[in-house]
Amino acid sequence: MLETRNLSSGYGAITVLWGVNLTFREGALTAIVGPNGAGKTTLLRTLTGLLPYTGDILMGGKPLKGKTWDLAAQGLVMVPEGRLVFRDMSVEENLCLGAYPERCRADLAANLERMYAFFPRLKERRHQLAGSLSGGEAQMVAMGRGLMAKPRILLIDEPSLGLAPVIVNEVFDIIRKLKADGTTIVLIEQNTRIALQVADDLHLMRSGKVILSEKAAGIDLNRLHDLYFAREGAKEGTTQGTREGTAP
Ligand SMILES: Nc1ncnc2c1ncn2[C@@H]1O[C@H](COP(=O)(O)OP(=O)(O)OP(=O)(O)O)[C@@H](O)[C@H]1O
Repeated sequence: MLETRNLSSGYGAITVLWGVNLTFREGALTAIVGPNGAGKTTLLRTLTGLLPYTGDILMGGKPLKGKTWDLAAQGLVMVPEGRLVFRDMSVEENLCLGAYPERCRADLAANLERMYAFFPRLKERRHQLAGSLSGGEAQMVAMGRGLMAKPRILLIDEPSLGLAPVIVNEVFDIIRKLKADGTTIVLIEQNTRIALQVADDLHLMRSGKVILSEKAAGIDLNRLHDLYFAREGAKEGTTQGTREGTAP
């Protein structure tokens, strides 16, 4: 459904992604894991039109063109890291902003109800200011806002960031439900254990390159950690022999 070919990008003179080839299958949940600075967020920013690139990004076999809003209109929707919500607006106002693309505006009420079915707690708090929500609830608003854009592909950046384990489980229960509903999901996650549990396909990035692409069911967590931390004896990828990143 979405594919990158020899994708390179970065920030001005700084190249971060180096010739990345990835395929995201329709209806699948694809997790991208990797240590701090591996380029995961840069990949999402590039896919969503925020950074210039060389190489190709194809959706449904056709080159993806346009800026972030055009891409959202085509169904490529990002849920940003850090649970970015408009703090001085109500929960429902935040959610309705997600329905900005033309094709989402006509049936706003039905769209809201569909989204509230995934996030009943947001319905209870629909009139509350988003700035007064807990971290987990704000994450739900960010995800719900993405759903309101009727995504063909939902790109979720680090949903577990800064959340207590019990809330992380709650957020991932919702991600499982979205997947069961047929939503194509790309999930950026540092928590390798939980990523392996929910993903169909998994890619490991290090230093701006993809060093492992496999079906999640066939991946052993210890082997993944060897590659993640480039531990001595690991065969694939760059081996720096040091432990990097947060403990996943
Ligand atoms: N605006 C920027 N300008 C210059 N370099 C940047 C910018 N944003 C990120 N980088 C650099 O790009 C590299 C990859 O960063 P990126 O945020 O994509 O990594 P990440 O895998 O998402 O890491 P994390 O898990 O810590 O969020 C890092 O070396 C970072 O310093």
